[in-house]
Order: sequence, then C-alpha cells, then structure tokens
Amino acid sequence: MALIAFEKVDLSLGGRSILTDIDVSIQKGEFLSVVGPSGCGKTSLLNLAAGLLMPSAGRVTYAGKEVTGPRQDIAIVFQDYGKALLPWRTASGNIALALEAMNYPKDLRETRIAELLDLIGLSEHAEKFPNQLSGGMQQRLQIARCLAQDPAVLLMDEPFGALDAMTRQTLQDEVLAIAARTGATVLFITHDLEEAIYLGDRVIAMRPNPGRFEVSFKIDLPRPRDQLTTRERPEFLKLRRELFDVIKEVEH
Ligand SMILES: Nc1ncnc2c1ncn2[C@@H]1O[C@H](COP(=O)(O)OP(=O)(O)OP(=O)(O)O)[C@@H](O)[C@H]1O
Repeated sequence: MALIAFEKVDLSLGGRSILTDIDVSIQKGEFLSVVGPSGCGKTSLLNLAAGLLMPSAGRVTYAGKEVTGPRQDIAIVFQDYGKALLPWRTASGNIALALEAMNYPKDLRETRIAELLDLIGLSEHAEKFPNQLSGGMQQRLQIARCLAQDPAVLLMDEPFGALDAMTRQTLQDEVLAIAARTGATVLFITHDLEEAIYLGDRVIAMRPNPGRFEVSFKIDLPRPRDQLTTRERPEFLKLRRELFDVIKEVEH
C-alpha cells in the first residue's frame, strides 16, 4: 500500500515553476532516496510530503487522504542540526521538547528520554548542551528528537551533508538500523550518489528547471547492508556508474 503518494503534482513559487509532473508512490516501510543537482527542488519535494507546502496542481496523499498540513506521525530531520536544536536545553531537554509538544504523559517522560538517548548512543551525554557535543552527536540528538514522536515517516533532508566521512557512515548504518527496527518509511534527500544507493530500496534522480523525475532505480542489494562489502559489490558499482551518468547529463 502507498503510504505517501504524489499524484501529478506541480509546484509554483513566486510565479516560477519549481516542480512539475511529480508522480510517485512511496510504499509503507520503503526507503526512498532522491538525488539531483542543486536547486532541482528536492527540499520542495520533501516540504510537500511534510505538508509544509501545498501543490499548485495535483495532490499529495498520506494513507490515502490529502495532506493539508504538518502531522505528528511525519518527522523531519534537517541538515542543519545547529539550528534544529535548542542551545539552552541539554540533550535530555531537547528530547523532552518533542515529548512536551505531543503531551506525552509526564511520569513516563524520563524513561522515554533515557530509551531514546540509549538508542542513539548518547546516554553518557544526557546533561550536555548541544555546543558541548560533536556534529555527529548533535545530528544523532536531532534524530532522537524526531524519533520521540514515534513517527511512521522520516523525511531526511541531506541530514549527513555537514558531517565527516566516518561519522557519516556510522550514522547511515544507524538510520538503517532504526528504519529496520521501527518499520518507518523514509524519504531521504542527498547529493551523495553512493549514500543514496547504499541506503535506498529505490533511488530517484531528478532533473532541474523545472524539477522533475528523470529516472528511478530499484536497489536490490541485500540487507543488512555493510559499508565495505555492499559498496564493493558489482551491482553497487554498476548502479553508481549509471546514476553518475544520469546526474552528469541532467546538470548540463
Ligand atoms: N519560497 C520560494 N519562492 C521562490 N522560489 C523558491 C522558494 N523556495 C525555493 N525556491 C526555489 O525553488 C528551487 C528549488 O529549491 P529547493 O530548495 O527545493 O532545491 P534543492 O534541490 O533542495 O536544492 P539544494 O540541493 O541546493 O538544497 C530553487 O531554485 C529555489 O530558489
């Protein structure tokens, strides 16, 4: 069953066509990666799924119903964790914020915060403020805060773009583990073609001006994925090459 569907969606902003003819169904539990050149409308696509933007034509549905605004069961992870976290609240305090927003029972909050900190490996850092945490830890914290909502969908907008390569790989594996464990549906936007393939069940490449879908690749690489062996597989290398050729072509 399609959890999120875009049906012939067009988006114009300020009189300019940003996205056109977007048609896609994202299945429950699917991990969909979207790649494309800068400015092709990836963030706009995610904002439509989040109910933060409304289509100019066509419709976006969630579980068969038209999306009319943000929902508690759809969480967004932004690239800029520095802006997403409250600097005057500790790691625990930042997670508490999400629980407060959803009126999570007061007497259960402490246990839930401890669970989430444990899940993302920050138990030792519960009382630290964001600026006392590394970039990777801050991004983990943002993810934990999203997970506090117990979302059915995670929308991730280049979440690891600002992190170093090693941290990035660790967090990729954590997100895969979280998705497998929670059954969450993930829409993942990235500039990194290898990251898109490594994570996804499917990768869609976009073409700019106006933004539209160019091609979709089904990724049949076995799970669980492994940073070394998965990336060494001939199918991985073949997909990487094909995707690279598509992006090179649409950028010109
Ligand atoms: N509110 C707005 N009004 C007018 N144009 C906008 C608005 N928001 C975004 N745009 C334009 O829409 C286009 C797509 O932007 P979007 O941020 O969705 O692209 P993107 O693919 O995510 O880019 P990047 O990879 O650089 O983050 C850009 O040309 C941008 O300038």
